[in-house]
Amino acid sequence: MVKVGIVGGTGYTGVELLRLLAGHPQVEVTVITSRAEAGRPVADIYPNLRGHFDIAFSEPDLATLGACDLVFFATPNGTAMKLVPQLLEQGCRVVDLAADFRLQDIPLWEQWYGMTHSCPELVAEAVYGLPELNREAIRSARLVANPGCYPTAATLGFLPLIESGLVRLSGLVADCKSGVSGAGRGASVGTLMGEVGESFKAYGVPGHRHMPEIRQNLAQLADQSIDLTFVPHLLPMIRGIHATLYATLTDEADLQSLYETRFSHEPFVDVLPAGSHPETRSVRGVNHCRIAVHRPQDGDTVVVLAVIDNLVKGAAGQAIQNMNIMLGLEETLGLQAVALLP
Ligand SMILES: NC(=O)C1=CN([C@@H]2O[C@H](COP(=O)(O)OP(=O)(O)OC[C@H]3O[C@@H](n4cnc5c(N)ncnc54)[C@H](OP(=O)(O)O)[C@@H]3O)[C@@H](O)[C@H]2O)C=CC1
Ligand SMILES: CC(=O)N[C@@H](CCC(=O)OP(=O)(O)O)C(=O)O
Repeated sequence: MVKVGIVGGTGYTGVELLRLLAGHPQVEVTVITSRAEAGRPVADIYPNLRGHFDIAFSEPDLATLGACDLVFFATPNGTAMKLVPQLLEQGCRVVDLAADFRLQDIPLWEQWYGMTHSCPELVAEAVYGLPELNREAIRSARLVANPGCYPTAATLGFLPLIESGLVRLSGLVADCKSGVSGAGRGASVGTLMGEVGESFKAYGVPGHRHMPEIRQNLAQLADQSIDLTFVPHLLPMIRGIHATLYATLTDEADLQSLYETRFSHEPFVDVLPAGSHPETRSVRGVNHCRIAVHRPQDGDTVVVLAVIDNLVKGAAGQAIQNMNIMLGLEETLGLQAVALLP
């Protein structure tokens, strides 16, 4: 069995890691941390985990974490970078669900995240953990930067169009909507039911920290800089992201077959039949990204619809997919559930 540790076990992504790892046949969670809940059994706080984990939360401690084969960080931005150098030295492999190692441009990261990076030398070594883009590099990585939720949906949706050079690299639009669990478990007025229920709004229009991450991914695909407008919205639901992506075609192509061919070997990307409209509930609780590609009225505009569960393919599920690849395990282990519908 592979020994796994989780730093930040009481947040939504930490508990989602536990839910998914409960069904993983080759992993044993040996350490799970929470400073606030240290000493309390996991199942005391999360009754859905009763009978699955006989383990208590503990304080983050380098000695116990260092004894793990792999450690997940499900912590706020700026936490992992303080412990990762020591864990790597002790021979641990690390998957960070936060953003500490996602942007290769350190000054840009410091500008968006409002702090000084404490181990910039490790950023160049870190592999951006989108398997559909970087699978080979993930296999041998010591440190994987798990992508953000919006960047996962937007990058997968745009990927075939940009990789094939079929669209203009300016004027790209990512119009994205998320459920409130994307804001984490911490209490805030903005995510109260009374604030979010029966309402709908955009936020972060002047700038959102996922903008540079999506741009970095698309520029890697295009091998040159791209121009993108990204607008996130908050939906009155708990889980799910719906990305509506727009691009302008520069060449003729069979878009349906482009998408089907590009993702034909991807276990977690499902290209829906032509004319489909994917629903967020079709991926609730599972690691899939479901995609539909449209060309309205046969014009030059391509509209791509991509849905994911922000806590699964947008966070914990993708982190486990990365772990499976890093450890040479079957990539889909622990990730074979079927979405909950309705
Ligand atoms: N929610 C989502 O859809 C997505 C989230 N992410 C990212 O995953 C990370 C976790 O998100 P989420 O689960 O929502 O977060 P939460 O804020 O809900 O949970 C944070 C967890 O981290 C622990 N923690 C906080 N500060 C520290 C610290 N200094 N040292 C050690 N542990 C700490 C907390 O426990 P305690 O304070 O008791 O130690 C808690 O268990 C974030 O970086 C988020 O951006 C990524 C993609 C999607
Ligand atoms: C709905 C909502 O608030 N979503 C979060 C993004 C989700 C996320 O956790 O992204 P990171 O992993 O990059 O932190 C936001 O807009 O800040």
